Amino acid sequence: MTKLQFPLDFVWGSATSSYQIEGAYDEDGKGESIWDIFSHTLGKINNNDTGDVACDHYHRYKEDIELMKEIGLDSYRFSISWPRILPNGKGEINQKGLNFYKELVDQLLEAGIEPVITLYHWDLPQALQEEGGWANRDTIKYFVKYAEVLFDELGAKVSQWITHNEPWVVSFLGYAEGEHAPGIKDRKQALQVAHNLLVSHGLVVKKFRELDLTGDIGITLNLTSVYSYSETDKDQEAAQLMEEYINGWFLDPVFKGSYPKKLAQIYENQFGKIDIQAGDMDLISQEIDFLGINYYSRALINYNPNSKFYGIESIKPAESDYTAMNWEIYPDGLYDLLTKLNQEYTNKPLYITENGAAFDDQIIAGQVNDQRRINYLKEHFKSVYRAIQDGVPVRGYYVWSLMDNFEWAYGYSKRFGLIYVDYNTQKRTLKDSAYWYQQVIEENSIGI
Ligand SMILES: N#[N+]C[C@@H]1[C@@H](O)[C@H](O)[C@@H](O)[C@@H]2O[C@H]12
Repeated sequence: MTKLQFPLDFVWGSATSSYQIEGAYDEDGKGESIWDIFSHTLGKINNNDTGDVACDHYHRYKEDIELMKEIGLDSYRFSISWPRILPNGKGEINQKGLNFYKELVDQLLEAGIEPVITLYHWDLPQALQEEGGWANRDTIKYFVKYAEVLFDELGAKVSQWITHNEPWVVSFLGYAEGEHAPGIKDRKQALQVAHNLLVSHGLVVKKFRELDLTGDIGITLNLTSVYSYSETDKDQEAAQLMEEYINGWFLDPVFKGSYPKKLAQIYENQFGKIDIQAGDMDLISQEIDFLGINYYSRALINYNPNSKFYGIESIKPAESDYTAMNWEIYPDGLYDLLTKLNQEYTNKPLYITENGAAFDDQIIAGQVNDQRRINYLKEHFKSVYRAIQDGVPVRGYYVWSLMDNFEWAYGYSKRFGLIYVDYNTQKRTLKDSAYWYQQVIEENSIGI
């Protein structure tokens, strides 16, 4: 068996987010988030599931850290619930909420696991949504203040910070498609939200620098490798527009200081100008220390004049393999994405801040044989290895997810975890993939 040896300092981790695992949605002074409201609205979530209890991580974090140690994680990426820190999004700090995260960080460090904090993973305080949420530019200053509270409290112990997780999803599923909280269907408002999220990213990076903190700060974007279904001009134009929509809309402002021209013109013709203030683009594109990449699949695009979105249609090849999310399994897309990012956008370190798959895991006699997840991860690790060999500065990889959890609109119907969670008993069981990952981490290599 050939072993693909990763760099000695390569970071093997796993990721979660606050609303998806913590539960304790109304405990110890936590305020409501937009996801508490959305999940409590009948019909929004599969089976009307909510994050009220989730994986009860708020009470079981010590047990969960022991499981991270058993797997051998170098690092753990998690997000902080803004309304647990500032119940109204601004104003008085909830000390019990802050204490939870201080203890979590201390316990992780004691376990030899590097904490990576995502400041915003979608759970906006409902009180701010009632003032317009991210569509209201005032939310930006409240986000900066929230970040400053955490920098002050944890900045000396946490060396890697992520401002936003997937602002594309926040903007376009939350404010255009209405599939995510706050469930708004207004594409012009979504464009303003996208811009305000980017400005908030820039101002938090600026605050981080002003505080002269020793760590690194970056942003995590959901990125997809986009391919044209054919060589025809129409298909290639449709693919290029998809590239601007799914990747460029956030990559270009952050690394080039401007929005992708073709799509920006389409939007302006359709919706008029959004509120972009003097200095915004410079703020957004100030230097960051790394880029976080959430990669799950590719997009194979052809032109369809009947498509509801600017002639863009996604093709799903019948011969491909798919996950339980009906996402095509396409590991080469990760290699293509990493090389494209390094060639066209940045020489900064890259982290795979999320990659993983949902499969219909079954627990039988206390074991979960999730060979398909092992195969999925191995193939994507190979793509990362190839990119590193080609000189792309990929520094780490976080499997999504540490444990099965609340999968947003899908509720608990999709299992992405390395750890199986029985939601009736909260019993955790390491899946075969967790034991396989344990060996990968121990050997810092994959066998092929
Ligand atoms: N869906 N799906 C799985 C996973 C989701 O659970 C994460 O919260 C997001 O950051 C990203 O969408 C990816």
